[in-house]
Amino acid sequence: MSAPVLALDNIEKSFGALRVTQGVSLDVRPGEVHALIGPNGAGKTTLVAQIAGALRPDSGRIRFRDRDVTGLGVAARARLGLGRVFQLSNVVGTFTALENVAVAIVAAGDRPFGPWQPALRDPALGDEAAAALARVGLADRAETRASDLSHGERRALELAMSLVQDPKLLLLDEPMAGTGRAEGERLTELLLSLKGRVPMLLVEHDMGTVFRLADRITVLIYGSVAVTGAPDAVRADPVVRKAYLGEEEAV
Ligand SMILES: Nc1ncnc2c1ncn2[C@@H]1O[C@H](COP(=O)(O)OP(=O)(O)OP(=O)(O)O)[C@@H](O)[C@H]1O
Repeated sequence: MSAPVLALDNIEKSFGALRVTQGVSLDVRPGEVHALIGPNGAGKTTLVAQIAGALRPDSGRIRFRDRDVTGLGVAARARLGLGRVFQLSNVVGTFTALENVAVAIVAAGDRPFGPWQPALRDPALGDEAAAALARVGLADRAETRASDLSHGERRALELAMSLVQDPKLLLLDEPMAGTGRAEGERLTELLLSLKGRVPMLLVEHDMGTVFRLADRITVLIYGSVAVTGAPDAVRADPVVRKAYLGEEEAV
């Protein structure tokens, strides 16, 4: 089997006496959607912050694309291809959807960096940005200001902005948060369409989405990994049912 894209080895993090991450090991394989779930306060946000590089673990190692990135910060990990989407938005409300994607392309660095406005008039850049919008279903919203997009459209825009940077792993922070039923369905379909193209670590409370998208699921309880496995195995796991899924009537 090929090497994992991301591997956490025995990560520990405490806030004072509170052990929020306890010996967490998990990996994300090439092409896989790996979901991270757990009850409120289980330590998902803290773990994602450590994966993104915003928080340093007290001990343990994090490898990303065969490099030890434990000591690297957010920007260095982003440059290596770690794309975090949805919780930290780079969308500029007064720019159109197309301009936002164009800025993301320029920021990704393969073009000479200069003043935005002339750069944004480069037709090749416009074509590339339009193609990226089309891939997420926003072709007809290219000239709409980001602030006028619906919540779900904005999420799709954020995805387009991340995808143009050619991420090697997408860290998806609660994509369904705040979306209505129809929007959530469209967003799930969009993520399904990306499955296999880019590996994803999906942190999500919506169990319907998790079970539709995930190849494997890791369940975090009180900061420890309770189980990692295929969705059916996780669904059937008695510890998980008792500690977590029992709370979710839909499952
Ligand atoms: N900076 C901090 N200082 C002290 N305690 C913290 C800090 N950040 C998080 N915690 C505590 O760590 C525990 C885990 O929090 P975390 O937000 O990581 O959980 P979570 O699984 O993301 O929860 P939710 O699903 O509600 O977002 C909680 O008890 C929280 O109060």
